[in-house]
Formats: sequence, structure tokens, C-alpha cells
Amino acid sequence: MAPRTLYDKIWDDHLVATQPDGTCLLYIDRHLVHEVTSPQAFEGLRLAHRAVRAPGKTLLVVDHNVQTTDRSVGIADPESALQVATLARNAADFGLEYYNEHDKRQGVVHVIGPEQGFTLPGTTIVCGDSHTSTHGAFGALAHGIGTSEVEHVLATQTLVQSKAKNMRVVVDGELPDGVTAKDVVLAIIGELGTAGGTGYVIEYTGSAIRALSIEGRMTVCNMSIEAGARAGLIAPDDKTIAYFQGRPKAPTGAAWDAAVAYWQTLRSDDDAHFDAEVRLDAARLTPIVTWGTSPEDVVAVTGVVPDPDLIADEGKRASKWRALDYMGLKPGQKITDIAIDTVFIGSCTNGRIEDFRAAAKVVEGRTVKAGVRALAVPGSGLVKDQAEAEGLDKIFVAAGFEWREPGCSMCLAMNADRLSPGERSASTSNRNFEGRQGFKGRTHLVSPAMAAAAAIAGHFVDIRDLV
Ligand SMILES: CC(C)[C@H](C(=O)O)[C@@H](O)C(=O)O
Ligand code: SF4
Repeated sequence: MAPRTLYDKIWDDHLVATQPDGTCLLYIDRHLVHEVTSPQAFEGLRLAHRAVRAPGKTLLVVDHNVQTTDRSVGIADPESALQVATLARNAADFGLEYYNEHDKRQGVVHVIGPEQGFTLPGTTIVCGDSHTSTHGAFGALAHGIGTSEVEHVLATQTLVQSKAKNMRVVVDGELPDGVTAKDVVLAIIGELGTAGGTGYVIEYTGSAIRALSIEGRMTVCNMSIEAGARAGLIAPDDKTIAYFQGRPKAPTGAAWDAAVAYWQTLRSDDDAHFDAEVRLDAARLTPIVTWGTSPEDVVAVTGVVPDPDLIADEGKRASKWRALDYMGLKPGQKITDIAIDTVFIGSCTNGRIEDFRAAAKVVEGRTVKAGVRALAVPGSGLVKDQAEAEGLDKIFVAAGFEWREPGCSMCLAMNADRLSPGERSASTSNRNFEGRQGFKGRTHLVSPAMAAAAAIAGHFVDIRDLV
């Protein structure tokens, strides 16, 4: 057999049928469902009098619309309350496992899947959510789907797909202190651009990727979609296997041994063909801050806001001017001179225990700058418990942060946590689009340590000056 990539292998193992035009039917092992993209899908099933094909392979959780404040009080916004109630009703009507807002296991869908061992290496995973690519960190083929596809998967446990091309992103070398997985992926997106990954599944390899923690790998794969890629993948290794040992839904006994034996085959063959390759030198990476309204608008924290007039392409030049205007910035402004009024630490990009540890290390014994609103929002109830067991919540609260209940929170303005017009945030989330965190809100994407440092200083600072 010709040498194959990791993507080729998982694809081949799930292929149900191929049409002459190249359209394929893939078997789906795991289906994660949240409240935003599922109501019409369940309604479709109801209208067609269909059941869910594989209830045991389907897991529901509420995340985008939940309040991150006291949950003994109902959700104030009627639309959000309705979406949450609808998911609960669909779970009951279709007999599906559901983590509601009072369940310890509740959290952002891409945080809770791996935590429960629902996500597993070598599986195909879908969710009506673009950041499903997160699960690729474990060597799962995971991608976002639309609502009509959610209905199709609920009904058939399969998905119509055509095969993507293979891209390899190699990050070799050692990351300098203060440079994190978030900076790695922002640098990659800066290199590829938001369309550079279009039509590809990206496999991340190289010594710097292998050295990343599981949480860091999830951060990298999470943002694959921001480079336009269908999915991101990292081959499972000993860290991956250790991560799943003892997880509630992970296999046990002989099934565990068989699974591990299979996972160990999940790597690209030596001579496997990649249609494109990008290489980065980890040692040259710096802490990054985004300056614009696209995740590709990256600059080193030591740098300045770029000058769009230096861009040759007229359309691109105009769009970057528009971004600067929206962001209220001028070319040449030093990044460390940009004052922020809001800090958000959380989301499926950076809402895991390691992220709160990194942020707490920066804020410990320091105080949030007067006038800055700082939110620390755990990615799940279990992350929250773990952080509290380690006393991190106390560190955040003592410094002047608000310590919240788990959910998507200020990652996007679908709940009460949002920016007001003109407000500017340092955010650990993954998108800085116009209005993403609230109407006319201005978002700068950074790592958890950089966000924490900005909360203390009231403006961006080079975290390397603090560590
Ligand atoms: C609401 C949902 C469909 C959306 C997504 O697909 O990613 C959201 O999670 C986001 O991050 O923008
Ligand atoms: S945390 Fe943000 S990126 Fe992740 S699923 Fe929620 S809204 Fe989407």
C-alpha cells in the first residue's frame, strides 16, 4: 500500500461508500451537539418521524447561551433562555445524554468532549460548530458541520464529504520562555493567512508540537479553522494515551489495550505525500497580539501597528485600513502603548486548567489595573473544580478578577458577557471579528499569560519582561 498520512488513515478507516464523482460517505463515531446549531435539526427529525440513529454516540451540552453568573437565577434574555430550554427538551424527547447548566460536567463543547473521554484518538468527530477542529489534538478527524448535516448525522450516523488535501505544518525547535501554544498558532495563521488552509486538513508536527502539553495542542488545533482548514491533526503519542486513561467514557480492560494498540498506528508514514508544507522555527517565535479584525492580523508584542499603505493589493489594503479604523488604531503605534479596559480569559481555545495556571502565575500578588474589568471563565465545571482545588480562584479574585461559571462567555456575544461599543479587550479566545465580543467591541487575541499581564498593567506588556 502506498504510504499514507494520518488523515488518509483515519479517512480510510471510516469510509462507507465512494461515488464516481468523488463524494464519499463517512462513518461518524462521535457527535457533539450544542444549543445553537441543533434546534432545526431536531425539528427536521420530528417532522420526518425519525429517531436518532446512535444515541450512545451523541452527547449534548449547553454552552453558548448560558449565563456565567449565579445559575440559581434563570437566564434574563428570553431568546437565550429559549435556546437552552429547547436543547433540554430535545435531549428528553430523543433520549440523549445531556449536560445541563447545573451539571458539573457542563462546559464549552470542545472542552468537555475530551474531558469525558467521549473524544478519542482515531475517531471521526463532528459538531455543528467550527471549532470542532480542537479535537484533532488527539489524532481524531474532527470538523465542524452545518445544521442540515447535524440532522443527517443524527439520523444516519454518517456524513457526506469529499476528501481534503493534506498539508503539513512543521514547527521545530524550542519555544522561548513566555511563548505559548497560542502564539504558535497565531504565528501559523499569520503565515498562512485566513484562507491559506482552505481545502486542506493540516497535520501539525515537529519537535515544538510534540513538546506541547495536551492543552497546548488543543489550542493549536482549535484555531486551524481560522486558517481556513477543514481540520487540524496531531498524531497521538504517550501523552495522549496517558490523558485518556481512566476518563469516564474511555475504554477499559481489553478494549483499552486494543484501543492503545490501534492509536499507536496513527501516524503519517515516513514517505507520505503532503500537498503543501509550511515550516516555522519555534526559537524565533514571540508573544503575539492581534491588531485587526482577522486572526491573520498578527504582530509581535514588541512591534507596532502595521501600515496598510505598504500593502500592494488594493482590496487588501482597503480592508486593513477598515480594520484599523474599526479598532481605533494608527499605523506605527507601539503595541505596548495600546490600553485595554477588558480582559477575558476563557473559551475553547484557552479555557483549560493549564491556561488558568499560567494566568494565575502572572496575577498572583498583583492587582488588576483600576478601571479594567477582568473575567476568568473556566471552560468547564471540571476545570473550575480543579482550579478551585488548586486555589487559583482565590488568586484571581484577590487580584480583582471575576471568577465565573463555565461557558462560552465573552468569546462571542451570545450571552450577557459582552463588550460595549468602543471597549477594547485582551482576549484568549480565537476570533477578533467586528462585533464578535459585542457591538463595536474591539478584540485583541493573546495567550492567557499575556491577557493576565495586560489586566495588571492596563495595556499590553511583553510577558517575557515578567517571567
Ligand atoms: C455558534 C457557533 C455555530 C459558532 C461556530 O460555529 O464556531 C461559535 O461557536 C463560534 O465560535 O463562532
Ligand atoms: S468558546 Fe467561543 S469559539 Fe469556542 S465554541 Fe464557544 S463561542 Fe465558539
